[in-house]
Amino acid sequence: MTNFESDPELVEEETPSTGDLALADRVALRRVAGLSTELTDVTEVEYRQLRLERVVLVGVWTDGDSAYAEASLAELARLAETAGSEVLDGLVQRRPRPDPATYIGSGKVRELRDLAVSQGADTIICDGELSPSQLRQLEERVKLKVIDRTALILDIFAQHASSREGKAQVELAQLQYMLPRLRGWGEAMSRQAGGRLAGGGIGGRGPGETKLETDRRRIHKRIAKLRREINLMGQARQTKRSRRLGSTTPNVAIAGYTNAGKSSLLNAVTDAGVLVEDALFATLDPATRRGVTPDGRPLTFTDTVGFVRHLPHQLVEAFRSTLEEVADADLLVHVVDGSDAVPTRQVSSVRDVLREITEDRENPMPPELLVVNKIDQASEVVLAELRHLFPDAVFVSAHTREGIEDLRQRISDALPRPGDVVDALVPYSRGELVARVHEEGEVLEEEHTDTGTRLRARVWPNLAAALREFAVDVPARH
Ligand SMILES: Nc1nc2c(ncn2[C@@H]2O[C@H](COP(=O)(O)OP(=O)(O)OP(=O)(O)O)[C@@H](O)[C@H]2O)c(=O)[nH]1
Ligand SMILES: [Mg+2]
Repeated sequence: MTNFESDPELVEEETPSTGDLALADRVALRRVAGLSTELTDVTEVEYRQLRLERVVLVGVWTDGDSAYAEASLAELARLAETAGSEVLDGLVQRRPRPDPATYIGSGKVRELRDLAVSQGADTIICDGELSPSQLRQLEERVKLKVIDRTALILDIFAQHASSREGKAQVELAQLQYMLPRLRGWGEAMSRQAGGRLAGGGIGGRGPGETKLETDRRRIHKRIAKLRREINLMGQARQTKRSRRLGSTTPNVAIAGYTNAGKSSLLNAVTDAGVLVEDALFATLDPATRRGVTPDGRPLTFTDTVGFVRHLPHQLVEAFRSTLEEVADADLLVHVVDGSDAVPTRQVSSVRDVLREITEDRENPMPPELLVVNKIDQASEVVLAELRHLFPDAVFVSAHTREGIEDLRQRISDALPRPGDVVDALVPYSRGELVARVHEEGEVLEEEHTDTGTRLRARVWPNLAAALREFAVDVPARH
């Protein structure tokens, strides 16, 4: 095992002023999380008890070099801190694969327990998704609360979700995760099977089991209700989206690994005041902002939920409708943190999730523009490697604004452009058409005459059709 220290310097940096309010809300929310829900009497529920305080991390390192293993644990530490816990220590064990019974090798369990006790930890967090029985067995042997990476990420999402849809999506994911992990459920099942084999059966059923069955039924009902609600909210969003698609204003989705600087870039390219925070999963609700290209064409940007390695599949499923916004965009700006220890791993995790979301869709993914951010903080060696691997990427810093104008130009170049050039004399009574040309098209010449606005503009076909009756016959220009 190698020892690993979490660096408290990583946690607190300067807090930008944007979004302070949302941040304050979130802190308040964090304090009361887990106190009030419709399921308060489901006491065995894992996530209700996730009030992490002092934690020790443990990971199994199966492949790659030790830098990968340490980076992975460093990320787990940041996730744990994001969830509000204090990281005391971390251990990685090298093994071909996790132990089927106790995740880390059974011989190491004692070592883990000694370390946790000596540090005064109350919780162990494992860097992977453990089976319900692995969790239980490890917990029984270290005699401390054990949770896995999936539960941790679910907890963070639960703390951060603020929209009604986001909250419902997270709760659905949590309930799905929790269902097979209701405490005692495993034993109850085996007791039942064993009892039947022994010809007993009835005596094997305790009152606790009845309670579990009730809880399970209630959870199933709640899951069904949430699914219905999410479905309805998704339809409402779909309507909004098709209205947006109908407007022909191109949409750019900003996606990428959590904390890569997606919201900062959105602010840098549009001057929008979106919450930026040195915390994982600061953004959980997609926000759409208007912007303009350097040549004055309007466009919209959608900021999205950050991705993370091994994003729990329950979450991918629950957030599918939100993530699909990415797939409907005209351009996908994929932001990667150039100052990360292994940026290429961020890129492949994000692409994996995107593939998972879009694999059963008819429409292909929009073109991807890879943006390496935080170049002010990245090492020259890593940047050189990234330039070599991704020759088409744009290198920027949202902080120093280096490369931002270039990025705006590259986005502009990658977007679909209105095609037809029209020359029209629009009477002043039809001002709304002139407004639409400004909004959706590209004005080449504009002149206010006695009879109306003379416009030469590049517009989309539907607007060209609307302008046809005012078209001015001019000799074709070359
Ligand atoms: N040094 C440096 N830091 C940056 C840069 N861009 C963003 N950051 C910092 O990185 C952190 C995360 O930025 P956000 O914009 O919130 O990142 P995000 O990708 O939206 O994160 P989530 O919404 O949490 O997934 C903040 O502390 C930013 O100040 C940059 O160009 N250079
Ligand atoms: Mg963000």
